[in-house]
Amino acid sequence: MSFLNKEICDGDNPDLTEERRTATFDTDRMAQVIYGSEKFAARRRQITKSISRIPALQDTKPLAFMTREEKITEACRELDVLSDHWEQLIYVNDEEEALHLHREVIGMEGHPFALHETMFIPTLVSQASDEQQEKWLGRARKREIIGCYAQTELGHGSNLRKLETTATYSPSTQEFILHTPTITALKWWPGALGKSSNYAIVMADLVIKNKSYGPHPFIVQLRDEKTHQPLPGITVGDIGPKMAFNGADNGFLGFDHFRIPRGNLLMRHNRVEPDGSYLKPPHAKIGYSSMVKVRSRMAMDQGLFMAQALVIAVRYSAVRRQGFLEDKSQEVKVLDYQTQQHRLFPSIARVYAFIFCGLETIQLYEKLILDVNKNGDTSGMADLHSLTSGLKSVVTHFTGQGIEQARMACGGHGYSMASYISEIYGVAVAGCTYEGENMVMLLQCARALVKAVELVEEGHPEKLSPMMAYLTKPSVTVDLTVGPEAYVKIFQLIAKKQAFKATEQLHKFMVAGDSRDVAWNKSAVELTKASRLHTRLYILKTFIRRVESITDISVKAALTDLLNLHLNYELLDVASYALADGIMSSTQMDFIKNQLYSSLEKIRPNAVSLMDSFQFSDLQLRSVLGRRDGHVYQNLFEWAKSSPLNQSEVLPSVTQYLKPMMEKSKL
Ligand SMILES: CCCCC/C=C\C/C=C\C/C=C\C=C\C(=O)SCCNC(=O)CCNC(=O)[C@H](O)C(C)(C)COP(=O)(O)OP(=O)(O)OC[C@H]1O[C@@H](n2cnc3c(N)ncnc32)[C@H](O)[C@@H]1OP(=O)(O)O
Ligand SMILES: Cc1cc2nc3c(=O)[nH]c(=O)nc-3n(C[C@H](O)[C@H](O)[C@H](O)COP(=O)(O)OP(=O)(O)OC[C@H]3O[C@@H](n4cnc5c(N)ncnc54)[C@H](O)[C@@H]3O)c2cc1C
Repeated sequence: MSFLNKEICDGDNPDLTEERRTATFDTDRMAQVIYGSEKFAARRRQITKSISRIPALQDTKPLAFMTREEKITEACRELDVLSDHWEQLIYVNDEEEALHLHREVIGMEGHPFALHETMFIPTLVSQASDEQQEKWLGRARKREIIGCYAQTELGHGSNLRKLETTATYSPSTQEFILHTPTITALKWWPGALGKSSNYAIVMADLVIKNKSYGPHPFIVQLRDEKTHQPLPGITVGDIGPKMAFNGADNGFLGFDHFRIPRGNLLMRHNRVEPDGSYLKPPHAKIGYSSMVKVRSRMAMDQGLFMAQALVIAVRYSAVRRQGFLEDKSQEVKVLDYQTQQHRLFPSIARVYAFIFCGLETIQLYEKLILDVNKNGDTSGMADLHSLTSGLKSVVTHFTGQGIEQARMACGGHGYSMASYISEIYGVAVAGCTYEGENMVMLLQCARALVKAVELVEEGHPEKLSPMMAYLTKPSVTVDLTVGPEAYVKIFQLIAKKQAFKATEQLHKFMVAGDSRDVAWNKSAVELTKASRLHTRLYILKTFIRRVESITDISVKAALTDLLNLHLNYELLDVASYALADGIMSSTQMDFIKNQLYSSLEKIRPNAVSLMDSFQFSDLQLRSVLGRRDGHVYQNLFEWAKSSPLNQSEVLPSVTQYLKPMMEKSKL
């Protein structure tokens, strides 16, 4: 039975068409599971279709051949076209649709609205009072102003308590005076700050009557709304080229005693009264909520990055033929090699797992903000902070690995920018750093874990949050043949043992006389291991939960195969812990390996359709290797011909240097 007639096109590469015919499920139905609802999956398709009808948005020149200036100009041109069609393309103020629109049209390399949508507006939503929202949110949503999020400084990114930019309150004028006291206090890195934004959320140390109250968010106008010139007292610019994201103007920013009105401190949760008295927020870290928001999105966004690389690698692996198996008359698709499957399929499983986690954490953040803003209830903050800290670290790390494997799986052509995988990689691995450096965030997650272990040790297991409840589970012998729950049990034991070991080590150093901070540092590697295992357990359980909830039988069967692969791959990956602690036997290890290999075979016929289900358009993929129609070779040749180097037969460098050099050598 073929589900995919609507997607099969006679003009496509026959090898890809064959792959699509073997699928055992409907890709539209799978898209509903991926994107969380039938409605959103259908909207995505509709938006993609509408975009394809706007000639000015069809890709003209490969980004790989553009300078940074050209990339930025092209992104702005596309934003302008989008702006003209905004209301016809998406529901106004629908964040998911706006993100999809930008991803589809502008691609990965950044654009002036990236931080406006993902941090500037969300900060106004979560931190600005109703009155302040009245003043700025509508304008921001209508894109009358462009904003960014300026927190990191040249000298400090991780340790926010040491940010040096000050906002000193002057009761006589009812103003804050923003100042950059040292070179290291320059804001450095914020996306879209350098050249595009005319407003910023600036995180600065609030100082009242010589007392520091720590980082607080201020809304600051940076540039004249008519001329776009920086306002007097402001130094702003671009920080230069980066590993990727070169269509974005990450910037620097300095203030020279720059005055803003009292009403520019975002005051939904805290206030400074005209006389300078300070009203504290209901939770000390409420001002950090925009970071939690982005972290809560990252499992989804990173999952989609890895999915893009895998669509490219899997489609290409189905059209690339090299070497022989049994039939010596025709070379095989490289996707038929077990090593190729082992390289790609576990990452496909992770993509699905990460996306399912993302669907959950995005909702958790929305609930949290509702609880905080409507009821002043901050009780969910600590749990969401530790969950998203661990999750962003684990997901970005594995996404980087998965994308790099996808590149290698494409052989030499993977290394060409025609594959676009290098750009996807560069963008994705930035996530290991932004929104909290991965080690720093794993250690945040470890703080919650250690506290939970201490509760168990102190005899208060009833105080554990549901995510930590496994820390009380007793050791048991597990029969792996009974299914996913058995894998969860083993994983729980492994994660629990590591959490207790790391905490024990911490306590040992403290008993020996070290301060908690020093003992913490001496135990940090073990603590990060505990955080990773804890987070991978959450990912695994979320994957199981999601697959169990699927009603479409064929979609569920295909995802069950992926889930089984994930369970076996993950357990094998942490087997050293299990063997060392006697949690698993070598016979069980052999069982897991065999299960893993047979999962690869089961997934093989569905591989292309599992990736087609993401329904990325060719416009979004920007990859010659990943083209939907599979016509790779002729298009690689066309792509190479369009290189600026090929616009003349003899380059000036040859005439100017090589020719004279060769002539000299003849003498
Ligand atoms: C939406 C994405 C779309 C697609 C993506 C595509 C493209 C994106 C393009 C570009 C990138 C985008 C944006 C990038 C933006 C940025 O990078 S913005 C800057 C981000 N910076 C950071 O993340 C800094 C990391 N550092 C911190 O968050 C904090 O300093 C840190 C948490 C490490 C420590 O904070 P500190 O104030 O020093 O606290 P303590 O260590 O003393 O901890 C005290 C207790 O408070 C708890 N806590 C800390 N933070 C929070 C929080 N946010 N919520 C709740 N609780 C928190 C902490 O755990 C301690 O608790 P205990 O005492 O242990 O109970
Ligand atoms: C592409 C990109 C976009 C960005 N966009 C923005 C933006 O829009 N707005 C913004 O404000 N910022 C932005 N940033 C900045 C980013 O948030 C910071 O770079 C990030 O938080 C890491 O901080 P850092 O650079 O100070 O790293 P550092 O903290 O200096 O890290 C260096 C090393 O020190 C280690 N380290 C630091 N502290 C500890 C600790 N306590 N324990 C153990 N190890 C530690 C780290 O693990 C790391 O190995 C962006 C960065 C990038 C790369």
